Amino acid sequence: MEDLLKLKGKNIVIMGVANERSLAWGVARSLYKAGANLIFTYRLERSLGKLNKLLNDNNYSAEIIVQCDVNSDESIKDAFQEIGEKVGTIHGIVHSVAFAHSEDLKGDFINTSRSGYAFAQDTSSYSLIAVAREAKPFMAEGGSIVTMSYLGAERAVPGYNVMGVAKAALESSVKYLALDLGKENIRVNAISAGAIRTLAAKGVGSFNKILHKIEESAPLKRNVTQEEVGDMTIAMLSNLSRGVTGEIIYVDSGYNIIG
Ligand SMILES: CCCCCCc1ccc(Oc2ccc(Oc3cccc(O)n3)cc2)c(O)c1
Repeated sequence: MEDLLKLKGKNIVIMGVANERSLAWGVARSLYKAGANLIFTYRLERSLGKLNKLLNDNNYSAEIIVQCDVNSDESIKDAFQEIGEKVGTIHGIVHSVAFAHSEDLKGDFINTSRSGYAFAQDTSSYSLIAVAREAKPFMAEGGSIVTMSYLGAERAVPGYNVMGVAKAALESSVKYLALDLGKENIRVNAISAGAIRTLAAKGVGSFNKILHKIEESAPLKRNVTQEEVGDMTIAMLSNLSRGVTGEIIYVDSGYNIIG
């Protein structure tokens, strides 16, 4: 049987599994089915606990699990040094990390604080640049970096507010990183996922209204699933997407195409 994905035995770093509903966990499940070696980073101890339970319940093994606080350059450097020492070469990275203060995710965008704006940018956007920089030395065989975005990066979605501006910066950074890293044969792309009920989604006002609107108006007349996002993410990590870089791939039932 032709191995189109060529992910067997590849070392993929997955950042951002908080629990079973995380997009990053959907990616991990798809990667496991493709025979990749899983490497995880986490921030909070409770995420490590949830991750270990998920791995045990599914009888998955990870090559290594390291702590990484993306608001700290030193933590990112230490994490990728440790990963590099353990596996030698990194073939892919899934950056599924973002955060904004809850008061900045509801109400009027004009009331966004300077510190809240900077925090959302640092965590959700700058972190991709720092991760790419610290991982690059270990990606000597080339590879693929995929981050997670949302339509609110380019449309004004009520309630998404400061995260939308952070995702706009993230999507532009994807293109500038693709330009920098293409000569190293490292590709950088984003998956723009439709609304999915994750722990993070609970922090965004008007989330429930959006879910219902998609079911009614998206071309596929349904919401997308964590598994569908996971599958397209591994396609973007795989040999199948070797000709694609600097791109935003929508996995959203086609919602973004309608006027
Ligand atoms: C009004 C928009 C409805 C669709 C939102 C879809 C979505 C859901 C979750 C997303 O990821 C996050 C990640 C962190 C985040 O910040 C949070 C999350 C929970 C609590 C909190 O204080 N901040 C907000 C959204 C995301 O980027 C996009």
